[in-house]
Amino acid sequence: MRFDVLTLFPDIFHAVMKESIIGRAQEKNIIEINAINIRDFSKDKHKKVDDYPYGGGGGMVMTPQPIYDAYLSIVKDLPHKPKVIYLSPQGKVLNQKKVVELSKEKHLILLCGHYEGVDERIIEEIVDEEISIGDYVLTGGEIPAMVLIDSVSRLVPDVLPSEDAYKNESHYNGLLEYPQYTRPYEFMGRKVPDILLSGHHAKIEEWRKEQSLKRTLEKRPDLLKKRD
Ligand SMILES: CC(C)(C)c1cccc(C(=O)NCC2(NC(=O)c3cccc4nocc34)CCCCC2)c1
Repeated sequence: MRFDVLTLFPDIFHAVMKESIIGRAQEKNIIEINAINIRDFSKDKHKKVDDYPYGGGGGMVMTPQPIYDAYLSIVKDLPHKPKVIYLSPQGKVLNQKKVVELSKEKHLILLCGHYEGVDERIIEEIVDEEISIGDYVLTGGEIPAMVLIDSVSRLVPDVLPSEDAYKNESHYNGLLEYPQYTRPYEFMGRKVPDILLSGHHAKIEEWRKEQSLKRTLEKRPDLLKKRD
């Protein structure tokens, strides 16, 4: 799967995306992540990529020409126009269902906003879908783009080591995780639940399922309604 990220801050991606499972998946050529610097496509002699908003008001808006030319540089030689996602507060909030849907794509272009956002005509011209990662104020769309890349990449075949493949939603079946324990047996006077040392795997599985349900009911009852 190929991700092309249109951003003003490509270095952020180089740093984060070479680590962990995404880094390994890139080495195995299962995942390709290209961070394209929108500024490289500015025709302005000072490489400007933003300008004052029509109608006045504070802040700057990302100008359409550099973004459009950066986009063209990706799609000009492609037989099919890849899906373009604008990470934006206006988007539908990302969930695992959407992540599964996106993991079926072969190639995604992710557009990251900065300042007060991008000129509306870019959204009209090239964006297929707006996706948000949640309702809080952020500085840019780069971290949301990384959230999308991480969550989608996990579902691409062979990205997760086979022994970890269970770590996807199918394993949790939409529930929160049960409590986890490891050594030592006693820590700050707190012991590990005896069931986990019983070696009775059926009972342990039962206990874990019970804990997941209990915890989800307590902390995220909304997740229970979503399960099919
Ligand atoms: C009502 C609400 C949501 C609090 C809100 C309302 C108005 C503005 C913002 C906001 O944060 N504007 C700044 C901006 N944010 C984002 O890009 C962004 C934010 C949140 C989730 C995201 N997922 O993808 C991208 C996301 C980055 C700079 C370019 C303009 C967009 C937020």
